[in-house]
Amino acid sequence: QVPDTKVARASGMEMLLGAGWTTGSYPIPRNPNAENLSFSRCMHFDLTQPKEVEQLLNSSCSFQQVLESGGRPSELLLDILRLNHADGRLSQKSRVKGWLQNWTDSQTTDAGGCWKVGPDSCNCLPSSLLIGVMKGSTGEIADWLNRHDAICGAPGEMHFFDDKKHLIYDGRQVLGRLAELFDALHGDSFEHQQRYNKAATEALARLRSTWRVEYLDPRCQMSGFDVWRGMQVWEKTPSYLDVVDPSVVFDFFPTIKLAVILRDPADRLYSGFWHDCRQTTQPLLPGNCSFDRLKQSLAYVASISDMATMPNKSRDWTIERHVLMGFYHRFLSKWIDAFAKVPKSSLPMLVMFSESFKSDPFHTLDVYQDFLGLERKFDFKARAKQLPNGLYVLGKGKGSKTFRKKPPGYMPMPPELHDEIVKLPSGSTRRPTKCSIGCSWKTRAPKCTSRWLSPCLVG
Ligand SMILES: Nc1ncnc2c1ncn2[C@@H]1O[C@H](COP(=O)(O)OS(=O)(=O)O)[C@@H](OP(=O)(O)O)[C@H]1O
Repeated sequence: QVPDTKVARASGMEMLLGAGWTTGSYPIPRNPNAENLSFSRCMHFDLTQPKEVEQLLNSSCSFQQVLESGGRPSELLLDILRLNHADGRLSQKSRVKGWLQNWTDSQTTDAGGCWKVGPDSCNCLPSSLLIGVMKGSTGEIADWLNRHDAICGAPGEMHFFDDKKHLIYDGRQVLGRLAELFDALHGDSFEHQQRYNKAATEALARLRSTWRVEYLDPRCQMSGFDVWRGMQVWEKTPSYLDVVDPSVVFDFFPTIKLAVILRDPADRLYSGFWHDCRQTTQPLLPGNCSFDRLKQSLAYVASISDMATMPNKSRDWTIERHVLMGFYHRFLSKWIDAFAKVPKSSLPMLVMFSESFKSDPFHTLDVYQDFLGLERKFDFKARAKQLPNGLYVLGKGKGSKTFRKKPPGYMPMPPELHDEIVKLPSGSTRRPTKCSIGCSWKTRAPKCTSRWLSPCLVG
């Protein structure tokens, strides 16, 4: 069968453009010796054949090397040169926006955008974020997802949007800000909303000046071929859910995919309390890390009638924050409102549950990969093992560290404490939300999936 060269050339060109082969600034070399070059590893590609274009992209040959080694650029490369010279712009299909050094303020940022930092290397912004929840198995899920060869997980937690330096405003520390957040979530005063928006605008301006250094993580550098085959940078920072202003993230990444993994709020709080106790960076007063201390703290929270006044005293890790964090639907509605600004058939948010991930991680990973547009390539079932406590891990997963070497280090939560936590005041929900979510946080999260979150799930 005779191949349709027109189609082949078109798709070959698309592949090259998609991988960032935009070459407006390269002159076509006039190398008189080019004809005499007997061998060059970069010249033996038939660029009218998509398979060979793929091989070229997979090689380390840059556009310039191909030109220089061949002397005469192939038709396909000439097409690209013409195209780039013709309108001076990059193909809309390309994720690669050009050279990072040529970036100007007029260029917008969005999820998955890439910039060239070398002849065949790019730094890309994340295509998706796992925004929470803290203690919701986010470390384990990162460990699993990172096995996919089209994912580069920014190591650790990025904290780009909730770094303190971006959030300090009005001379107050970042976490004084939780008060504003809580009020805004409750739709309280107009004044609070105004201040909240002002803070968001200021935070955005600060981020705009630092993202190139901070967010284009060199550890996730990829080749043009990686970009073309759809490799994604992925980030998890579970504190985004409650601390970050979602409209700042929206301004930065209007088309980003958001995912969140929730956990029974009482279990989450209990786990969070002991997490704080393990933090060496935060010396705790003697006696702060005990079961009795937790009960006292909870009694204090229960006695607060006006939660909105409470967090002014908050510091980074406080029982107040742990309580507030469990009002998932309020935080989520804020995210949903911010991202619903652009009309879409469905919201770009996936809600998963830690409990489901623990019992059947394979299903959760299937859903997550589909949501991210990833091929289900990695055989998780073949690689995972189940620990005596029932949890699954891959290799030396975070879970295996926690559970194999030592028990979690604290006793399981007594059922009566669970009941006590879910009785804590939930405050009022006067703020209408676009997506009709609303679920008593007393209901175990997984059980209310269909009722309160399904309109927000991306199927
Ligand atoms: N293998 C495996 N599978 C599923 N879930 C697991 C696994 N291992 C740990 N865990 C759970 O993860 C909890 C810690 O959550 P995070 O990783 O989100 O914590 S953190 O916010 O990043 O500190 C952790 O919290 P604890 O209950 O306090 O141990 C566990 O509930």
